[in-house]
Amino acid sequence: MLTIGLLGCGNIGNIIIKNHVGVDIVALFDQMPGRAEEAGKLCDAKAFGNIEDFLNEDYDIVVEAASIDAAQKYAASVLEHGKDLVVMSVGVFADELFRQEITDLASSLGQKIYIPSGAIFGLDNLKIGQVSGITRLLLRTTKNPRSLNIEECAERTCLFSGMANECIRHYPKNTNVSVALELAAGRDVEVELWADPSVDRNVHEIFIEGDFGEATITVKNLPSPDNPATSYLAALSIVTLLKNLGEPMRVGT
Ligand SMILES: NC(=O)C1=CN([C@@H]2O[C@H](COP(=O)(O)OP(=O)(O)OC[C@H]3O[C@@H](n4cnc5c(N)ncnc54)[C@H](OP(=O)(O)O)[C@@H]3O)[C@@H](O)[C@H]2O)C=CC1
Ligand SMILES: O=C([O-])CC(=O)C(=O)O
Repeated sequence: MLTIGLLGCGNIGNIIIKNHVGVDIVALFDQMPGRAEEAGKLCDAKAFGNIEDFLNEDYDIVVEAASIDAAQKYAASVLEHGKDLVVMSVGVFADELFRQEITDLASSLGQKIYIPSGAIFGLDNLKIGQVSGITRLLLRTTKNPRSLNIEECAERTCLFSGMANECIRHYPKNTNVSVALELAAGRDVEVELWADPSVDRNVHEIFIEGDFGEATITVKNLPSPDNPATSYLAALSIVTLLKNLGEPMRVGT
């Protein structure tokens, strides 16, 4: 069975712990040591107080479910410790130079980096953008102000309109999906981010046009109970990715 080390024991980390299938969680790390200790009691894994000890433990894959900052700080070290890496805070790869460095490093070491589909549907066939023209790619995300950590918002308000790599700098906890779309399609993504006090879901509308025709995808996600910024679907997607890593058949492009 594949063994994993969980980097980040917050909302997604705990959903992984409660729902994981086909993998064994053996090591935990969080910048709040108490969270790793508590999580360790739930899954019988060892909680580490420092990153070096966490990475020196024997297991196959680090699952990052912490922050863009954590992904930036630790990705290279994870690979250098001979471990594959699952990155939930995919916004880290909006930095093209960093992305190139990390993919080059993974390639030279023979390690893999996995990006879950996260809080959206549709990444699979969007990858056709790597071999065929996509002429329009727009993500319109709408969340309740609570999910965006905004206190005062009486009516539907556009917070951002522009490109994904800029949006993620302003909203690193809410627009990782825009960077996942960018990586899948191999092109820039336009983003609109809206706060709307009348919605109780995290809504992602994706508009795609290209040589294939056109597609519109609307996802109305339930926020996670412990972190409304993060859709529950995002946590389920990582549980599913881990379950499938060891399977002989791969479904979806
Ligand atoms: N790809 C996608 O579609 C999606 C990605 N995400 C991203 O996934 C990540 C996890 O989400 P979620 O579990 O809801 O977030 P939480 O904030 O609930 O949990 C993250 C945990 O990681 C800790 N942490 C943050 N930075 C570091 C660090 N540098 N080193 C060690 N621990 C750290 C946090 O501590 P503290 O509380 O002190 O910060 C917290 O305990 C986030 O980056 C989020 O934006 C979320 C939804 C969708
Ligand atoms: O969970 C979501 O709905 C999306 C999200 O926060 C992100 O992409 O960072």
